[in-house]
Amino acid sequence: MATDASRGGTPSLLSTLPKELPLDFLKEITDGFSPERKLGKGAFGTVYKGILQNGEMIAVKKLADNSPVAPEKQFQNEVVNLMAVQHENIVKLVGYCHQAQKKVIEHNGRYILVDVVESLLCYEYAPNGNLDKCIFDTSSRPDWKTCFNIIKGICQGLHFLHKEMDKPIVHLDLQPANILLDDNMVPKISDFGLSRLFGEEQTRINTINVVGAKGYMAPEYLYRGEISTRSDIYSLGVLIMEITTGEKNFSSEKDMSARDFVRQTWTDEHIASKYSSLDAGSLQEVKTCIDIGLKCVDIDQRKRTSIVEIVDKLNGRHAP
Ligand SMILES: Nc1ncnc2c1ncn2[C@@H]1O[C@H](COP(=O)(O)OP(=O)(O)OP(=O)(O)O)[C@@H](O)[C@H]1O
Repeated sequence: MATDASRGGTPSLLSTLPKELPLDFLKEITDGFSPERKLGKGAFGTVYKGILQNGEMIAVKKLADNSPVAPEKQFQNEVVNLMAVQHENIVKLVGYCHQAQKKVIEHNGRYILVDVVESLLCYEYAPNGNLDKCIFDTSSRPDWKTCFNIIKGICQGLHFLHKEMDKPIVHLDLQPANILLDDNMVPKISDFGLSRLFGEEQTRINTINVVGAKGYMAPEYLYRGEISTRSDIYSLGVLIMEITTGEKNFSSEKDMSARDFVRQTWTDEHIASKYSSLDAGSLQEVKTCIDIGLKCVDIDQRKRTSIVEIVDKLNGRHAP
C-alpha cells in the first residue's frame, strides 16, 4: 500500500483512490454535502471538504445542477486528460464523478421525477485557502520573500500549462481566488481546464458573472471573446501587481489609468516605506515584479511579455 512520508509513513488512502468515484462515496466523505463542510462557492459550483477514513482530506467541487457540461464520454475523456496534468504549482485533480440520479423537481406547478446528472470534480486539498483571503489584508499579508516565491510558483505553473503540454491549456480565469496555498505556502493554480468541460463561451459567461472577475480579464477576451495564452498573461500581470502592491486590481485614483498610477506611485521610496527592512536584492525583486506586471497588462496583446521571458526574469536570467 502507498505510504506518505509527510504522514509519518502511515498508509495514504488518497493515492489509492480510483479515478471515477461513486456519488454515494462523495456524499459520505462530505457529510452529505453539509453546509459545515462548505469551503466556498464559485462560478461553476460549490466546493466541500471531504474527509477520508484515515483523516486525509480532498476538495470536492459539486458542479451546479444546471451546468451545461460536456456529454458523458467527452467529460470523462477531458477529465482523464486533466488528471494527467501534474506540476508542483497546479492543483492536482484526483478524481471525478458523473452519475445520473433521480430527482423530484417542480415544473409548471407540478412535481415530476427526472434524471439529473451530477458532475463532481475532486482535487487535492489546499489547507491555507486561497490568495484572495491573505494578500489584501495587512494583518495576514505574507512577507516579501513568501510573496516573491508565490509569484514565481504561479508563473512556473502557468509556464507548464502554456508551454509544456501537447496542446497549451489556456486558463481563462486566473485570479487570486484561483490560487490556492498548501501547508508551506506553495501556490497551486486551480480551476484550470474548465473551458474544456464547459466550452469556451460558457466559461466566459460564468466568469463575467462573478463579481470582481472582470478586473482580471484581458480586454480582447472580455469584450470580444478572443482567446489565447496572451489573455492569461494579462490576468497574470494583474495578479503579480496585486501580490506585489497588496492593492486590489492595483487600484488607481480617479482619471488615471491603473498602470500610470503604479508607475507614478511605486517609486523606490514608496517601495521602501511599504516593505520595511528590505535588503537591496529584495528591493530589486519588487521592482522586477512591478516591471513584469506592467508589461503583462498592455492593452495591445502583441506587446505583452511571454511566460518564458517572465520565468527567466524571475530566475535572474536575462535575454542576451
Ligand atoms: N482544492 C481546494 N482546497 C481547499 N480549498 C479549496 C479548493 N478548491 C476550492 N477551494 C475553496 O473553495 C472556494 C470556491 O472555489 P471555486 O473554485 O468553486 O471558486 P472560486 O475559485 O472562488 O471562483 P471561480 O469559480 O470564479 O473561479 C475557493 O475560493 C477556495 O477557497
